[in-house]
Amino acid sequence: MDEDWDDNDVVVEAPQKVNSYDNDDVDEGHSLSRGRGFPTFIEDNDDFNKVGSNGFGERRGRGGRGGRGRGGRGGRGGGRDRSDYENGHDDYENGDRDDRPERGERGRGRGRGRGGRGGGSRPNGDSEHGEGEDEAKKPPVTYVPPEPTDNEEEIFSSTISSGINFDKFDCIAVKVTGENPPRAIESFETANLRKYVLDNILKSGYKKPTPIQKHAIPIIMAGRDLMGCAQTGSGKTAAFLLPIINTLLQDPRDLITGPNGCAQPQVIIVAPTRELTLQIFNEARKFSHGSILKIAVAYGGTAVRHQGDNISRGCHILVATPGRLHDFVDRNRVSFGGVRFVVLDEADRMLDMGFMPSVEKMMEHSTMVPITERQTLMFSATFPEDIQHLAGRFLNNYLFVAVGVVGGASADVEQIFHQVTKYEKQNMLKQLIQDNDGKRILVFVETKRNADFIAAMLSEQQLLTSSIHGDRMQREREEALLNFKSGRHCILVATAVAARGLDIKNVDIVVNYDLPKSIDEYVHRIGRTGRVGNRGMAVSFYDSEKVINKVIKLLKILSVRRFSAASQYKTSKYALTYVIYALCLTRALIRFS
Ligand SMILES: Nc1ncnc2c1ncn2[C@@H]1O[C@H](COP(=O)(O)OP(=O)(O)OP(=O)(O)O)[C@@H](O)[C@H]1O
Repeated sequence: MDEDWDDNDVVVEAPQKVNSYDNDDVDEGHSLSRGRGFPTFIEDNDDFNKVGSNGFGERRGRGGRGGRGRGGRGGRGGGRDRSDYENGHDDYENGDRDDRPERGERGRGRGRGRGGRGGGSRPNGDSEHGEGEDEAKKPPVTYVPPEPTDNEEEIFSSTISSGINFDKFDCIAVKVTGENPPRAIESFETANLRKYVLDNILKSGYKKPTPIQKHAIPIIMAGRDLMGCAQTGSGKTAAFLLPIINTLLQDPRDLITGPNGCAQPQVIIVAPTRELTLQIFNEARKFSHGSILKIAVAYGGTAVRHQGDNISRGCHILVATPGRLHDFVDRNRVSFGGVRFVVLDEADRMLDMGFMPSVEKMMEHSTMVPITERQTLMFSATFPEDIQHLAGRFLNNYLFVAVGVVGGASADVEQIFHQVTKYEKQNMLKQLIQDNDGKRILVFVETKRNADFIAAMLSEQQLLTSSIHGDRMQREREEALLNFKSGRHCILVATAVAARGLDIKNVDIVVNYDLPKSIDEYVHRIGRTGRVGNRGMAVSFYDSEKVINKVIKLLKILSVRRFSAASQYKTSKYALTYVIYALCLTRALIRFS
């Protein structure tokens, strides 16, 4: 065991009742979580990093205005944070969103203010119906994604190999709150998993469960509801997929397709972005490989009919973005009458203002089975306390599992901050890329326009670069991700659309070219590197003249969080690094305050 880490045993707290939110125990369980009053950056509406328009920028600009038309009245939601609602006057200043129409559709949206009209029926703006009322007014989306592979080697190749710090996961304190939690498992072999599942775990190269898996697997297999929090890249997806798939195989129920091809999936998994939805779909296929289980996927930006036909043939597990899911539900292609499990991945995002109406619509749908007759599972690396409270109404006598500090950044990511003026940023980025030649670098920017601009700028420097954001067509988004994943392009410039959940091998460096608007997004962004015990690096640029307030808040949060997290390790190596960063920031603050 590396000496940097504490060898404290996993701590499982005595069960405590969490039925009432007045119960102090609930708060205690999340004592270092965001709900403690850590500020966020949502009130800021900086227009820093606006870039001069070029051919790229102007083209995206038209799409952006369409977005403004939709979001301006705040009726549709879909924003990442409150600023999207309060300051919805310009799509570019409001970061990125997902699960929504593509370029041509947004252009139309501008004139007629789709947001107001939509009245919340599709809160996240996914209106790729392919049929129905809007169809006459917009070009149909015809993109049919490539068929998922049946090649076993490819299916199991998605796993990131665990890194040198994998065993140190066991040293992180785990807190379990709620009534009668089952005992954590020690190994996959002793978890009473069926042979199919166990074989697929082994084929995936998993040798032992991560802490969230040790706790979540028996909890879900015991039929309990769960809210699970664990750091980025610590195996939360398998933590819910494995026990769900095991239950479906252990206690099979007939696959139901109703009249007119209305499917009744037994598991509904929703996630906030299309690419994450696709990733979870592939993970579900992986863990159920060779079994009779049918897995289907539904996400925006793709031809509706193709997905609809697949779903109509019946599926045990449906992985979907909320907008497209509701399209199918509204058209009676999907009903919730056979649901045994509902999973919200990136649950805090799914329960924020943007997605909450969709989640409510699903949970309260007339066909949805009652809360006591289904299992509801929520997972995320971040879970602000106010959102935890909101989540409670969808959960039944649930257990809360927190691995480490709720909302804490992965300890395997070295965090570096550079103070730069906006005029220096481009050169700084080019220099960083030059200095790290051949490394895979994920660059986050705040706006879609900037994503295009930076990608174009880097491409002009002969650096192979892709970009991914909400104004790109789905085909382009998937190609960009594939190019980055395969290593064909070493650099991916992305907006928030790629901040959460994406599990990409060998991301060496995450660059925050623009600081994110919230600390939670920062945690998710930097979590694209340093996964499953591998080390990673995050470099953040900040312009103290423009973002001084953000830096103050970030400093407070980082220092509190870091010192808390660092207390889990034996030596102060990491803590020291953070202190240095904190001091750098403090110096900057003193200079500019
Ligand atoms: N027990 C395990 N042993 C080895 N590798 C694992 C294990 N569990 C999961 N992994 C791998 O770890 C990687 C990260 O897993 P996953 O994407 O589920 O993380 P996560 O906790 O959901 O992260 P995020 O919060 O960023 O969504 C994946 O490549 C997955 O295959």
